[in-house]
Amino acid sequence: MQLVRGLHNLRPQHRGCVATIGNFDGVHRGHQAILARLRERSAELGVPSCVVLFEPQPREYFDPSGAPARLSRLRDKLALLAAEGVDRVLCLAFNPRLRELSAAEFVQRVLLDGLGVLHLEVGDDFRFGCDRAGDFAFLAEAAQREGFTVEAAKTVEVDGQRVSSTRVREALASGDFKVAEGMLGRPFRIVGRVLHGQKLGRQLNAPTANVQLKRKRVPLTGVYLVSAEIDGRPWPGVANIGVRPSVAGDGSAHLEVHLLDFAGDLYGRRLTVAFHHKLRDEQRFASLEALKTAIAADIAAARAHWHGQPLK
Ligand SMILES: Cc1cc2nc3c(=O)[nH]c(=O)nc-3n(C[C@H](O)[C@H](O)[C@H](O)COP(=O)(O)O)c2cc1C
Ligand SMILES: Nc1ncnc2c1ncn2[C@@H]1O[C@H](COP(=O)(O)OP(=O)(O)OP(=O)(O)O)[C@@H](O)[C@H]1O
Repeated sequence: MQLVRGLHNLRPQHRGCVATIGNFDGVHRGHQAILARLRERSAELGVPSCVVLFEPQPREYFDPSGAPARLSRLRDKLALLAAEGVDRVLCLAFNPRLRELSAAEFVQRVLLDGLGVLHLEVGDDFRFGCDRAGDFAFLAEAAQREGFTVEAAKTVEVDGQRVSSTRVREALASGDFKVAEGMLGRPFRIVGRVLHGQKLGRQLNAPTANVQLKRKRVPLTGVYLVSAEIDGRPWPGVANIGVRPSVAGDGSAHLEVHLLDFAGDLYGRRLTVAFHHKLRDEQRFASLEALKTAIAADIAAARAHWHGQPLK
């Protein structure tokens, strides 16, 4: 999959494609349905498929401190889109210039001049352009005038509710992993590099892999049953994600993973951690001794849970 950053990096050979536009945070089953349809149209027309996305996501631009936590950072999103068979991603910086583009200018500059789009696939609620003035009816009219096709994908629902990144976040925040997994079509995962921590884990009888989060906010906090991919196989464990109120910290979020009966060295490796079940909220303990007792109980719960369970 090819990544093109910014309209100015588009070349004449990039013109002629089928495309879709959106945030695609989490690449959930609604997104997957759009991408499947895009693959079909790409094969029918014999042109590459292209996903147009924005970085930062528009809500992060308008409200940096109030925007919801990301399900996927750009790097994760690109990996998920590549796995869905996307040929190209056009990543546009969401900045004052882009936000001021009218719907008509967006169609002209991005879709027609930039991408030479032959077919556009969007969700039925998709809106774009300055003040979100462009909608499906607007696109349908432009398509007829300019000679491309546009199609609204059918809404994907799980348990009678439309799948959305917002609902996935809500399910994760409330520890409802069955719903989150149903909407994502896979377990929720966080990928990050294992860094050196404060080395307190050993004193707590729970050595942990300290996974770098590289984000200010996380969509879930607490203690979870997890599995981590080690040499392509899932390894059971228990993890804390949060600000670790019992140990002096800088207030930023950490992901600490204790893998059951694991003795290898993980420093420097990229670890993929899948979340399966919430055990409890993160707590502030009065002493390291109390924290140690709680972690021992978490590990016992993880052992009891994983005993004989198939891992994902
Ligand atoms: C299963 C588990 C549960 C944890 N629960 C909490 C908690 O409730 N509150 C807290 O402040 N820290 C909690 N921690 C985080 C520990 O404080 C952290 O792992 C420890 O400080 C080791 O950090 P280090 O690897 O940087 O040395 C938990 C860690 C694990 C592995
Ligand atoms: N459940 C769904 N069924 C069909 N299309 C969807 C679904 N969810 C999103 N889409 C479409 O996928 C494209 C990208 O969606 P986008 O990521 O911007 O929205 P979203 O997942 O609904 O996120 P949010 O919850 O933040 O609004 C848009 O065209 C959108 O309409």
